[in-house]
Amino acid sequence: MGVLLFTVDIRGNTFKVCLFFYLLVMTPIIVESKVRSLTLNSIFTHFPFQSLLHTHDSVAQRDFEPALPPLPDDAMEEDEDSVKIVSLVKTKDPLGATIKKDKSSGAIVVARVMKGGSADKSGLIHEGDELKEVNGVSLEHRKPKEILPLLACSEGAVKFKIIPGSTKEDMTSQTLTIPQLFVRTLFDYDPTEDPTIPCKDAAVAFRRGDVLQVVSTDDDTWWQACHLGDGGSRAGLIPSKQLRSFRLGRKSRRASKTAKLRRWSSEVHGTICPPTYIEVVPYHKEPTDRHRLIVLVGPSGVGVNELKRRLVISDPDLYGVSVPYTTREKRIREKEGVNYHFVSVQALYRGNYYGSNLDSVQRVMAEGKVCLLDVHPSNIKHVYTSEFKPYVVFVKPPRIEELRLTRRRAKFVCEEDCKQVRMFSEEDFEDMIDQAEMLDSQYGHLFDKVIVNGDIATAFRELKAELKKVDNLEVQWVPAVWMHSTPTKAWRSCSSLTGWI
Ligand SMILES: Nc1ncnc2c1ncn2[C@@H]1O[C@H](COP(=O)(O)OP(=O)(O)OP(=O)(O)O)[C@@H](O)[C@H]1O
Repeated sequence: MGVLLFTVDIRGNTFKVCLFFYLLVMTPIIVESKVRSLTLNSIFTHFPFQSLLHTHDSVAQRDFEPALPPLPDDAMEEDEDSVKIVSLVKTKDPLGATIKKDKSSGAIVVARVMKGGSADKSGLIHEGDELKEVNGVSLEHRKPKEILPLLACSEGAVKFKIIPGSTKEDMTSQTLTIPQLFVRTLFDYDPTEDPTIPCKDAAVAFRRGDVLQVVSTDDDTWWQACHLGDGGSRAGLIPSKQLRSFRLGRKSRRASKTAKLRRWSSEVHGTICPPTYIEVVPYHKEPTDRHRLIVLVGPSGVGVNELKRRLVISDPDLYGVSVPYTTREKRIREKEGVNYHFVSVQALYRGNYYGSNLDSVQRVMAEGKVCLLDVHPSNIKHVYTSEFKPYVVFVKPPRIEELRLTRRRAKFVCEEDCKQVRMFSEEDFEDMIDQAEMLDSQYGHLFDKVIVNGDIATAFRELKAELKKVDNLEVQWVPAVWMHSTPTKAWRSCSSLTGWI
């Protein structure tokens, strides 16, 4: 009786429980009656017991799963240890692996297995495995692109003949030890425009500012990641930090020969990382925490001061401004201590540029206010710390047609030595747009939000709503170094680059 109980428990506790109760009731009867064989016969021919046995047989034969094709006759002809026959049931999703041709041997090998894909979940296909056959078709002398149609036209089960790669065990142990790693992307990535991606369908597209969970950094060139919130889904390929940095370096060298201003340069950014990925961690804002510093940047004349002014007027108890220091001359209508503190070069910095006194920022923040700071983006690095947790808003001009319409009556206080207030000229609009493009290409990776200042009322509403959202969000993704002072182990383990914040 015990044996029967054990056998039925192959699949589903329901059968086990039914059989257990059945035997519990019937066994005393069997023992007490002297005609054991007759009783057993009646038990086994009893309808419910017959049904249970039938169910058991079905389960034991596993005929609840799609039928997999039988093993080919010649499967065992090759060295038994080195050949593996793997059958995967194909769904509407791809199998989740990429293949490549090994340059030296000409063999077709598994290049990558996507985390969470069918191949990964099966645990039967690994990176480095050599594919010999797909559905009985030999892959010898075939190119990877000829193999994809073979997979596409197969339905139900796909059968692979595989020679396992030697690195399988090492890879498994590496993958299991990767701690959780989240990054904010500092550039847009569209795999359809990347000719070097091994497989466009296996890639993940993203926009600057997206948060991704990186699930594999085993490969130096292509990492595997999925969008935040898609945790359970299949991961895809993204350019690794190393690949992106390499490309940036190349682009920068090319650009330096032509448009000097537009190249990305570590000199401009000081200690801020190159625009690849930045490791982020969740920051759980406590009600007692100070407000984050709001940094507003934009080309001259775009309306940063106008927006700041409107914010303070709208809620003077909540918003405060830090009056920046400058070494330039005072312009007409500007007041000392209101627009700027005008100081000499010797007293402040070397060179004629905007600076902001951190004490004044700290004072506004200590009053429990949201401090609005207007600086050139090259100065963001001074406040890029856990103390200030800056949230950077880029105020961008609209298209020139809208600038002409919206600034018809606006007065422009021109740069540097010009002390006159005058109407905007066509040249001012062009300069503003050019400057905005330059700021975006050099510092765009530092911007958390872009506000287009076309209609002033709309821009102001959008800005105010955004600041409110930032202030109320309970969980915010911020650079890991703000919370841990050094990058996490996960990031260090995948990063061979220096130049971190
Ligand atoms: N959306 C808008 N529509 C119409 N006028 C605007 C708009 N935004 C700003 N202005 C006007 O444009 C002029 C310049 O704006 P503002 O002084 O705020 O520029 P800014 O970005 O602070 O420039 P700077 O950094 O050189 O001081 C002001 O007269 C302002 O009122």
